[in-house]
Amino acid sequence: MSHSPLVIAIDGPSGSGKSSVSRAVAARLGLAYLDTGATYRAATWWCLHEGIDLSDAAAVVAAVRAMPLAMGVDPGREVLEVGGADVRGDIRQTWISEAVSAVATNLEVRAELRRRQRETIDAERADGFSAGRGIVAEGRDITTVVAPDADVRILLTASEEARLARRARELHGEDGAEAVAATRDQVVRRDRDDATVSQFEVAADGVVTVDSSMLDLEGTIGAVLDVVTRRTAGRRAVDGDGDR
Ligand SMILES: Nc1ncnc2c1ncn2[C@@H]1O[C@H](COP(=O)(O)OP(=O)(O)O)[C@@H](O)[C@H]1O
Ligand SMILES: Nc1ccn([C@H]2C[C@H](O)[C@@H](COP(=O)(O)OP(=O)(O)O)O2)c(=O)n1
Repeated sequence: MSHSPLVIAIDGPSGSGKSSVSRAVAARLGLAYLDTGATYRAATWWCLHEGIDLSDAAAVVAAVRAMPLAMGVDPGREVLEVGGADVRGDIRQTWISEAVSAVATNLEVRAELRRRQRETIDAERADGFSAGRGIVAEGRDITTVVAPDADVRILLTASEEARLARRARELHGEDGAEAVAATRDQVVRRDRDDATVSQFEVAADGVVTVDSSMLDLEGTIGAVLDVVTRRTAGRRAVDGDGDR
């Protein structure tokens, strides 16, 4: 009996380690990698580039539907272009982080971006003549809405304190009180806004929680790989290579 390629879905709040851990897991398992947060960030960049007022919901939806997004799925080489412009750097700047929830809480925008995200996932899980590699997809609603049928579903969490300290180190190079305070809007307020449209604070049925608060990056990658091994053991046994 054969199976279609592995799909791993990972959700979690800001700073839980979704992007760095998912990218590493994809690279180690030879899978494709989809950062769905980058699609919301790119959509925000595009709307601002087009001069759209983000409070005009209908204009935002029209712009996102027309967005010429080109996104790669190689975990070793990020490709992210909108209308031919390389936006990898811009989308992680503070001006995008502060604005992105306004776009991501628009339900019609979510429908459009989910449609594109599912297309990417489906292309990587296609089997038969168009064999895909399998994929790790991460975000806020992958385990629950975008790919609830994924082979492995993980909620990656960490305490608010750990997440704030990580983001402060990333943005300001240190995690002293001032740096943490400057990061609070980007982590706590954004998660509060995002949680109004996605459920990523409590694991849904069948979703395994990995708490990274007390783990370093390598330890978290190992914990996620352990879940993948456990969850796919039955599938490999059916394939006849479970004990090899
Ligand atoms: N388990 C961990 N321990 C320490 N730092 C981590 C851990 N996971 C991620 N980081 C670091 O924290 C920052 C945020 O991680 P990131 O992967 O961007 O999180 P998310 O995608 O969930 O917002 C990055 O600088 C990353 O290297
Ligand atoms: N599947 C997703 C992924 C991200 N989002 C939203 C929520 C976030 O504020 C933005 C950016 O996501 P991203 O994963 O890049 O955010 P952080 O890594 O936490 O900074 O997009 C979403 O609503 N649904």
